Amino acid sequence: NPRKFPLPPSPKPDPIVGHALQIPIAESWLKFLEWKKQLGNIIYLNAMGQHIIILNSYEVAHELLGRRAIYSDRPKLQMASELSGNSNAYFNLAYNDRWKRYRKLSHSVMHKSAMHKYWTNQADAASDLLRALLESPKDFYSHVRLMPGKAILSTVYGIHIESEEDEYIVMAEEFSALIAKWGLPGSALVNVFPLLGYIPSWFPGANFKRVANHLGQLARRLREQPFQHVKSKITSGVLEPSMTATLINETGGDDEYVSWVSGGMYIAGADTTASALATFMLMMTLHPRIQKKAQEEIDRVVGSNRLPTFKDRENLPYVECIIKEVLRWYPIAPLAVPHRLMEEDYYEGYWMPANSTVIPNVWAMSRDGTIYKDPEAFYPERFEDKAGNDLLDPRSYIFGFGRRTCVGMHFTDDSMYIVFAYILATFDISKLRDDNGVEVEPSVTFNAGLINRVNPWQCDIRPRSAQAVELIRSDHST
Ligand code: HEM
Repeated sequence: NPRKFPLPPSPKPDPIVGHALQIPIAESWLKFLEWKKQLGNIIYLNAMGQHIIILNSYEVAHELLGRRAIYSDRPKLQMASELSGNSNAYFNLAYNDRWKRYRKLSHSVMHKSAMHKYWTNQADAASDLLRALLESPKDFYSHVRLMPGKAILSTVYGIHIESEEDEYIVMAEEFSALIAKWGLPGSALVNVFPLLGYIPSWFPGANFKRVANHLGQLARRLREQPFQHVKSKITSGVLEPSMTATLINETGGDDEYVSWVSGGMYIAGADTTASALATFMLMMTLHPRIQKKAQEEIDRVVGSNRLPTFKDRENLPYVECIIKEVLRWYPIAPLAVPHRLMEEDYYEGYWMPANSTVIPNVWAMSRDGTIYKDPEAFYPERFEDKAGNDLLDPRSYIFGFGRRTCVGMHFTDDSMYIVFAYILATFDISKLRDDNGVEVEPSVTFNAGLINRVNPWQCDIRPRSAQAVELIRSDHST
């Protein structure tokens, strides 16, 4: 610290452990938001020698993580990375040449102007969802969870999933549950004390090593099986278009890289997008006025003889507002994914030590009352008209920052649009009614973690008309 600048402000530390015991494992973003009120937008924490910097405003996160390359590395989380043999996974990679190659490969297939190539897959998965909702509306939650995985698997590998019992889905669900439980910095001691990784698996208390081993095997199968499926199709001369097939052709068979890039997509994209769809369904259950307004917009622009298409999107501004508000109201990754600062830095008179873990508090950004009036309210109108258009778009922070910004953000955005528009066009979602016809308030709980999602609730889902049923049963056109 040659300039002798102070560290950013901190809560009072405890002796020896610093702030380690003050950081809650569950919903730590709420504690960081509380500290923001006392300490400001940049907070320094020290957990047993580890520097941690929390960024509580969009402006600061955009300036540091967004614009300064030295913030683009990742801290190493032992369980999710080293111990499970997963250190080459997209999320875990350091800011190195291997990661640059991954980004280049994924950019070639995931950039905004390539998105139209995947519209059919996304619309097909959305159509399947409509049919499933028609057949068993009570199981809506599992139908909604399945849809994004379907769209991603057909796009990335050309694999078509029929049910949630499919082995890829089962493996991926187990993998996500394990990562949610063991992957966070505070959820396993080995994440904080990497040296524990050297003790043998039979040692008492070394259960984490067995979990890590299992995690590694799951990750390997999730990555290798679908990749080999594409390779065998190519070898047998079957033309089944997919992102992986394109990458194999483009690179002339750079298997090692392509399999990791493709493997990262399902893991990163299915659970996250499913969470956004569930929030949408909940908001439509709770806010009939908003649902009706969006349905009227769709009826006016699209009519009731066909389903909406991607081409209609520019004429459905209220649906667009709902997409933004769903992402803002319940941030799916409330602390995004931590970055690592590679060299010391100075900002607004503060010293930012090298090797700090830097965490953007996306939750705090979504709740910033200086930007969003009444931030706790679900109110898509805030994004309407000229003033709403100028309001900070949640997509500029929900998907992370700078060079590490989410690779799948455009894909997710399209998935959300087509599913929201399809459901609004064909179904009414409402609260259940009791025997006297009185609405029953659903019991709503949330599963807050690495990936936030609303837990299942009860609601009534019915087709809007006989014509809507016809549309659902007949083919769609994109
Ligand atoms: C609503 C859905 C999604 C959300 C909220 C989300 C959020 C995020 C966030 C916060 C990051 C970390 C960014 C950072 O470090 O600053 C990230 C990274 C990533 N996302 Fe997403 N994501 C979503 C969907 C997807 C989809 C659909 C895909 C692929 C098909 C995807 C692929 C990735 C990959 C590969 C990375 C790693 C990028 C890197 O480390 O360089 N994501 N995402």
